[in-house]
Amino acid sequence: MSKEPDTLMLVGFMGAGKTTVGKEIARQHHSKFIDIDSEIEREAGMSIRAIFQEYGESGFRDLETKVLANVQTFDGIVATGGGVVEREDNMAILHESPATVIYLHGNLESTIGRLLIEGQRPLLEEKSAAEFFRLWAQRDPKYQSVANFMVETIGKTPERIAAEIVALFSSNEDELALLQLRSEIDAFDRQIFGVIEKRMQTVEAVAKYKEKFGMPTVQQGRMTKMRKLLKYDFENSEDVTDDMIDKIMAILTDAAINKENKQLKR
Ligand SMILES: Nc1ncnc2c1ncn2[C@@H]1O[C@H](COP(=O)(O)OP(=O)(O)O)[C@@H](O)[C@H]1O
Ligand SMILES: O=C(O)C1=C[C@@H](OP(=O)(O)O)[C@@H](O)[C@H](O)C1
Ligand SMILES: [Mg+2]
Repeated sequence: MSKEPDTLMLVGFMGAGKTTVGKEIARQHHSKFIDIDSEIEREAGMSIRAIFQEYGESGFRDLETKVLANVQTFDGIVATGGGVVEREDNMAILHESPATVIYLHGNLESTIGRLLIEGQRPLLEEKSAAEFFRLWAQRDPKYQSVANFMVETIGKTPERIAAEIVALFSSNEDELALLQLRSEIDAFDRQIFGVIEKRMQTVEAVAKYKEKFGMPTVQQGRMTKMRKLLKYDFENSEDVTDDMIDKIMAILTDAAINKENKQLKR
């Protein structure tokens, strides 16, 4: 690994717990901690809210880029702000960063819940729920692209998340390389199941047409053709075998048929 594990940088959506978990890692690991938002407030001599009011979001982002660039070799834990991925300049800094970048992943429901209780984020006041959801969807792939690791936060206390990260931090080069590869595999799994979810949503739309045209749920010809096309597409692959296609397609089509039958009350 070419990464320098002395600097850990936490990224993720606002309310993911970057500030809280960052402080907790520093406590458990006896290291230093810095929060980019607090640094911005210190340098500007005013609160984040006041900076947004006086200079707008773009004024805030200018300060954020400056501080981000300055903390790349900070000897300890750095908590970023959720909007750090908004600017291309920042993305470049994070991609090139000597720090190990960790994405604190969560879900929108729990993070919004926390933020509403706290009520400190100017962007939360400006945006509707739909806009917030869009912001989430836009930022998620950006956090993923700059992170070396993604840590799941759902259902975990800040202490537990911090302990997981400390274990990561304390690993040797080979252990870290293995953990990183596993983190990539976990990311692929999430993508696969995300696509399966979308597939099931399309199945729902298909069922409506089957009802409209009085078609049966299962058409054997279509089932055979789907597998045949996939086997043709992957005929040169050593990993995606015909047997694998048969097994996975059996699971997917069974789930689809059940869903359609339920939807069409058949
Ligand atoms: N894993 C967690 N479980 C429960 N509450 C949490 C968790 N992480 C953070 N919080 C709470 O959520 C709020 C936002 O956390 P914060 O660390 O400020 O997030 P961020 O810096 O990512 O915006 C705080 O009130 C914090 O105590
Ligand atoms: O997501 C954002 O655009 C912001 C997140 C905040 O930090 P946290 O992610 O620590 O809440 C803070 O930098 C500012 O309110 C803007
Ligand atoms: Mg924070």
